[in-house]
Amino acid sequence: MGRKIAIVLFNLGGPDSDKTVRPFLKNLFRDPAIIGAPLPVRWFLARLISTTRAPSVIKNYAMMDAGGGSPLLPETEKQAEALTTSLQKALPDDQVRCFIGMRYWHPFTEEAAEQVKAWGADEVILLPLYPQFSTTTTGSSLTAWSRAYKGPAKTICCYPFAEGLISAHVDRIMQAHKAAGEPDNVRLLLSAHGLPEKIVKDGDPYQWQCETMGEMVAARVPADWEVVPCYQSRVGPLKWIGPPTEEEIEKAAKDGKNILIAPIAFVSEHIETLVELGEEYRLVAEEHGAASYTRVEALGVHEEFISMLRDEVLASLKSDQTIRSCANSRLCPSDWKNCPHKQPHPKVGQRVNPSSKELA
Ligand SMILES: C=CC1=C(C)c2cc3[nH]c(cc4nc(cc5[nH]c(cc1n2)c(C)c5CCC(=O)O)C(CCC(=O)O)=C4C)c(C)c3C=C
Ligand SMILES: [Fe+2]
Ligand SMILES: [Fe+2]
Repeated sequence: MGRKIAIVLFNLGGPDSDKTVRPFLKNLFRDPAIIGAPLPVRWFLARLISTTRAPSVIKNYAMMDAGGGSPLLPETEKQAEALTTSLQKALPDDQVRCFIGMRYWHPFTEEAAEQVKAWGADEVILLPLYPQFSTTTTGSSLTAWSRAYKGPAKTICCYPFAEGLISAHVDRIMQAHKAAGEPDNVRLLLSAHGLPEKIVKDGDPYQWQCETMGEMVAARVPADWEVVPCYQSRVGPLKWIGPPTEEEIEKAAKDGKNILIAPIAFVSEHIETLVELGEEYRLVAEEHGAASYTRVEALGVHEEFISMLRDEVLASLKSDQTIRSCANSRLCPSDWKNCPHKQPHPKVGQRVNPSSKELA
């Protein structure tokens, strides 16, 4: 009898109906990884923001075909099923099962931990469905996990430069370009979820990982395309990293470009891709006279993406290290002190060349 291998897929979670939008938002804003204020202030802010924000957010959730809630869980379940099939094929003597641990709505990370315990897993691999590491996403899920599960587990912290991830993105982008009738005069916007600037200044490697990955995607699309990284979904009064996606759409529209917009930090469809990129920003592009506006689909169960996740899990199972990135060793230069790898970068002080063999 082989091993029982549990893969825990981390994601943000989303409400399952209009009634649960407010408590979902409250959970999100109560998280110290999202709002750094002391507890009473944070709880007060979470109540205030979730109450004031809920009405407009409920309208946006209602625009998707998901019963007033988020399609994130069903989309994640499809990814879990595809990954289980792929891993089970590679490990025929073992029993593989994927568990979903959402941070702010059911099935919560704590529920996944209970299921893993009840199943009696021999090996546990934590696999965030966030390719780039941020303290606000993967970091927060790891904190929730370690509170809920006391046994050993291996972590895949991030995989922004993994070959399968880059080529799956490029494939989705070229598919969208083809479906749009292969226009020329293209500006490709690589849009990622933003972050408050302070979080990055404090050492969060997310922006560095997004932009380095963006350079790798840019190197693979036609040479005459312009490629611009940008950040969407700003919330609250703090200064966020930029440039804002909305401003870049406006600029590209005014420049008469055919706009292709690709989500590079999300791996499945949800409110930020379907509503923000698909509906709201389309209006911005139209208002400012864009030649065309095409939204690139999220990766979902793209075969190269799922194979890449499988290979990361297989490498983690073989390794004696408890944490790995797609480069095996630490990916982030030392400036990014909130990288979860505590050992120094192999080339301390040097910028990683993502096209080097080391990252292949
Ligand atoms: C790369 C992934 C994400 C980062 C980084 C991130 C940071 C971050 N998010 C908020 C606030 C909100 N995010 C919301 C939705 C949402 N965020 C992500 C991913 C990242 N967030 C996803 C996948 C989703 C979609 C969930 C779904 O229901 O489908 C929301 C809710 C929607 C809304 O109100 O607009 C909020 C709020 C902050 C403040 C933050 C960094 C500090
Ligand atoms: Fe978010
Ligand atoms: Fe890192």
